[in-house]
Amino acid sequence: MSERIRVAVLGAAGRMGATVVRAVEDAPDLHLVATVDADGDLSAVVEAGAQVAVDFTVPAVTEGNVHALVDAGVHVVVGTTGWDEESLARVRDHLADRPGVGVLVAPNFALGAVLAMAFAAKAARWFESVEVIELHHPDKVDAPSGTARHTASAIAAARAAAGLAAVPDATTQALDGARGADVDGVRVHSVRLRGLVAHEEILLGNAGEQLTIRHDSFDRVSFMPGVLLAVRQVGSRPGLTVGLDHLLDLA
Ligand SMILES: NC(=O)C1=CN([C@@H]2O[C@H](COP(=O)(O)OP(=O)(O)OC[C@H]3O[C@@H](n4cnc5c(N)ncnc54)[C@H](O)[C@@H]3O)[C@@H](O)[C@H]2O)C=CC1
Ligand SMILES: O=C(O)C1=N[C@H](C(=O)O)C[C@H](O)C1
Repeated sequence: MSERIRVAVLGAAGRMGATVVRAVEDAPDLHLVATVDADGDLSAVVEAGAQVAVDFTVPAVTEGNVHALVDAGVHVVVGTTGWDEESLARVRDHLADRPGVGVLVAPNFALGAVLAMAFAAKAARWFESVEVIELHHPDKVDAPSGTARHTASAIAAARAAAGLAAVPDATTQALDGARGADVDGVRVHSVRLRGLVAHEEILLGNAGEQLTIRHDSFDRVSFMPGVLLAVRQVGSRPGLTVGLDHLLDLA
């Protein structure tokens, strides 16, 4: 058997981090060499000789983690939310000075969620109306979800490329927030409910018809095939990759 990939997990005590730790331990081609949580030190990753670090921490620290790991020559797989065009651009610039190092940032590692985003972007040009609803567990710290932002941006780009007019909406809000957040002209609504894990609905409407695209993650194991695929491939993808769709031949 060829040598196992040495993997570190950041945010290892969290809901996702703990699930990734188990998935890496169970994968015969991967070797878990370090785990770090809030009270730990990133130097443990380098000292353990990790080749790939997986970051499921919090939006406030993830970018700093990535820059430190890139400096150390460690490839990074990032699932943490909070990334925008500016923070991604900073990582892209940094990687230009570190040839050979790869970083993959994905808003969602569930294969069905990646497909739902791709289907929504493909359908977007054919519908006058579109709204996105994301539904999550109430311990989630951010809204809207990274997945919903990514979905809405991709829909908006597809609409713009097709020359579509703005989504029709004659409503005046009597209360701020009643119509959700505006992401590039697409309304995004966030539900937080005990019992949920991670869910998204994309509603597309025309006169007399509706297309609903829905994805449900009922368990965090749903993210693991995508995370492990990224861990295995990030080392052969120098530079920045945004979205698992690039590894699934969907981009
Ligand atoms: N891309 C994807 O497929 C998915 C992304 N997520 C995202 O992953 C992130 C984590 O989600 P959860 O695991 O549910 O949150 P969580 O709150 O359960 O876990 C976060 C962990 O990070 C730790 N942490 C905080 N600061 C740290 C630091 N400086 N260094 C190392 N660890 C630190 C916390 O102590 C905690 O254990 C969120 O941004 C969430 O939106 C969640 C699920 C899937
Ligand atoms: O916090 C979560 O749970 C999730 N976060 C990601 C997001 O914000 O899109 C991915 C998934 O929705 C679960």
